[in-house]
Amino acid sequence: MTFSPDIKKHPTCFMVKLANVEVERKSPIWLRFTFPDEYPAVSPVIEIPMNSQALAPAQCKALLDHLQEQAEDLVGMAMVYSLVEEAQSWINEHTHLSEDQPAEDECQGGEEADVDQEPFKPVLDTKASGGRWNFVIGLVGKPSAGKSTFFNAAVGRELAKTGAFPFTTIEPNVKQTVYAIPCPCQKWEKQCDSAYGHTARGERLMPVTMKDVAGLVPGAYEGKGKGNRFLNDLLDADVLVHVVDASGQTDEKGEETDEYDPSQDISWVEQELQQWIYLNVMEKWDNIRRKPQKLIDMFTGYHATRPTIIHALTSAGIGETELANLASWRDDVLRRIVTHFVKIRFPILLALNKCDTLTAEEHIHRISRQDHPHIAVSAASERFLQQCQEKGEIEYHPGDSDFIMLQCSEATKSRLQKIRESVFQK
Ligand SMILES: Nc1nc2c(ncn2[C@@H]2O[C@H](COP(=O)(O)OP(=O)(O)OP(=O)(O)O)[C@@H](O)[C@H]2O)c(=O)[nH]1
Ligand SMILES: [Mg+2]
Repeated sequence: MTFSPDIKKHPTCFMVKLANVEVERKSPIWLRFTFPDEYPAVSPVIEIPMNSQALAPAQCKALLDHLQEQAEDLVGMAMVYSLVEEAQSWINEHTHLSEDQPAEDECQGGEEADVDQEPFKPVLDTKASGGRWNFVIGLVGKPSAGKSTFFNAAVGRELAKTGAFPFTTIEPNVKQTVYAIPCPCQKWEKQCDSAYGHTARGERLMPVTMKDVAGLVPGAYEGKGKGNRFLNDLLDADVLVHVVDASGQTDEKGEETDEYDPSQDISWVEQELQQWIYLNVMEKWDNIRRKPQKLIDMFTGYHATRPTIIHALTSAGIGETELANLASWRDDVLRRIVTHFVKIRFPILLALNKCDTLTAEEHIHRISRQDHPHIAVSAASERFLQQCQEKGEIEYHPGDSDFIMLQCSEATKSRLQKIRESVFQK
């Protein structure tokens, strides 16, 4: 779910259209969320504007009471996604008959004014997000691993500040870009009309949102480094790319060093993600103990669908009976669930960065024998090639396995030659 950058109103407020409701309605059902400054430490104000043709007054009230109760349980977390899911489930459970829907002029009350003055822009159509119109890739990793350089290479612009010192990035960098997939029209004589265009090779371009956040250090969950609060910025990521400094020349805090084994980063970054979620769940444990189903609600806060959560529970050996006995669980059960949940909800691709350095080869070789999806990259080299291409110094398209030198200075030629040898010919 994306919070529109257009939201400049204070307090922030936006509307969500509920599309995944089973009974066809005379008009869509909308929820309006208003966020006090203290959100998510307090729940948002939830309203159902324009409800006259969608739900009967008693249903509106019951749904709002239900959502308010859920919101109170989710205080402390980004909760809109969970509340939208909850609303959809509630409507599907409680409003089966089309006769439930009121006549057109029923249930207007104080809401009519809202319709007329409606100043808010809907920023989330749940049908659109269910239909996957845009994927989100989150970049994680320790400071100085090259996340922002990777981000700039992925978006093809110098948008994020980069630097050879830890915590260059504090506020997240977010930008939509495109990625290439095979297009059926590659076999046709005429190119198809793709919304985002095609690459020079005729592949179809698809939109994707990239997010670059602050560096993570071991113990971030205890507040070390910049803590792990910024992980909330990655809640809507479909996939995480863990940018690893494969040169072995920065330690776990991103400080320069001679010999560091980057494979250590792979395990502790995963543990930090698990610890982040585990502690969030533990904060709500008293509530969850009273009503075990709330454990599922908690996980929906991480933009996980119910089938994903059930999959994680089942993988951890938890069925309905075990869930009902949650009050008697030992701590390791929850940890096991969180481990499975993180693996399923946040698939991680390792980008073994700085493959252009002399020291990277050995580390990349070792990591590639482990069982992690990975790819060796040099974000800085890729960005340099893009810049040379923009200046007409080379002919190069991202994804090519080489480039053609055109007009360029001796210094540029020498750097390009190094890239050719240290990245393409390795
Ligand atoms: N040799 C080499 N250096 C790189 C590469 N990618 C990034 N760097 C350098 O690594 C340093 C850190 O890069 P950043 O992109 O700022 O790292 P970051 O992970 O965003 O760091 P924080 O914002 O501090 O978390 C910079 O000096 C980059 O030039 C690469 O592919 N090869
Ligand atoms: Mg950065």
